[in-house]
Amino acid sequence: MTTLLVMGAGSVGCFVGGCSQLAGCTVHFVGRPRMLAALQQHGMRLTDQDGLDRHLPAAQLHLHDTPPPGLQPDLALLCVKSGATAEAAAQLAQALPAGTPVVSLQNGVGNTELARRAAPALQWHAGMVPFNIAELSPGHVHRGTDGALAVQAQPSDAALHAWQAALAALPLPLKLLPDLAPVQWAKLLLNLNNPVNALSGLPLRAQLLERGYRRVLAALQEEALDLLDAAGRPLARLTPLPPRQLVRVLRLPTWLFQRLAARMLRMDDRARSSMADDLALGRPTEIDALCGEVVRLATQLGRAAPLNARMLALVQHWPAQPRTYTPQDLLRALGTH
Ligand SMILES: NC(=O)C1=CN([C@@H]2O[C@H](COP(=O)(O)OP(=O)(O)OC[C@H]3O[C@@H](n4cnc5c(N)ncnc54)[C@H](OP(=O)(O)O)[C@@H]3O)[C@@H](O)[C@H]2O)C=CC1
Ligand SMILES: CC(C)(CO)C(=O)C(=O)O
Repeated sequence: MTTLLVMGAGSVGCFVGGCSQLAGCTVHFVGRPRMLAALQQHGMRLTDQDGLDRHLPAAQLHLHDTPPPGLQPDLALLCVKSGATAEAAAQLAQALPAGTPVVSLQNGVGNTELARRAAPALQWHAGMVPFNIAELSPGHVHRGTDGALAVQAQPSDAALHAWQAALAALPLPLKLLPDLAPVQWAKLLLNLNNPVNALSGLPLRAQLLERGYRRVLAALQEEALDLLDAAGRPLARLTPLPPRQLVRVLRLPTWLFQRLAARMLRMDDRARSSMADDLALGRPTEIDALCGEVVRLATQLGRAAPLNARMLALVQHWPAQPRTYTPQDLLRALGTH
């Protein structure tokens, strides 16, 4: 039986950790007081759009405010936002034996390396969560879209293979791949919708049904795709439509988009991007790990990424000017109208 440590009991940490516990793993959750209090009071409820509805009573949850020394888990999952990576990795390094495998289940392409630099004695693996998780009420996390988890692993990574086998019984698909970079960059392209969604103030589905917002997303993705092509970076296919075709489909009138991207729209009406939660709660966002990464790629190539740079600035300046953006506002702000 696999013992897991979840570092960062938030939306992703609770859902993936909670599902692992349902699948028979022993799971220890490390979280902040707000989340720990909610879990102590309500237990953990796990639901999804395919009918999953399970409750883990508080008495069955192992909850901690810091990684417990001496635990020796088979595997740890890093589930904090990008701005908290270095601190959380350093805390893990203090508590876990050298060589413990740790999977970063974070968005962006740079967190695994950042964590490795902060905690070089641990064995770091890049991971990717394709689906949306929202905390619908205290202790209740809900998966609102679908897809398979992916983690970079070699055949010799026994703990990851054991975890994969446990999750398969649930079923929660987990792909183990020799190189996750193409998956992470493809996910980053999709995450360029996070700021659009956050600034729209709308749930994901309602936002994607507005052509103007889709045009903003298409422009951000096209700029990133041109740079990724120039850098010769391969991209994994995470959506039924390949990335360039998706850009074209995003720009179509909504009635046609709804037909051609039906799977993309198969989501819970309440799903919102993780960045929308950050703006709503006044927390630092991951914009630098998304648009900022595109801007850095452009700089490496001696080029510019003006649209992603403007989006980066819009979100970074958010606390000073809290507001929501209509599609026209955003198109104008990015200079793409
Ligand atoms: N939510 C989603 O749908 C998806 C999210 N992701 C990615 O997964 C990662 C996690 O996102 P998400 O779950 O939404 O984030 P959340 O903010 O919901 O969860 C992270 C939790 O970790 C806590 N935390 C931060 N540092 C520590 C620490 N040192 N010790 C204990 N707890 C800590 C945070 O508390 P506090 O905020 O108080 O510091 C927060 O409660 C991000 O990179 C995100 O982009 C990927 C796919 C989907
Ligand atoms: C799954 C997705 C793309 C949902 O928006 C996400 O990664 C996020 O919210 O950060």
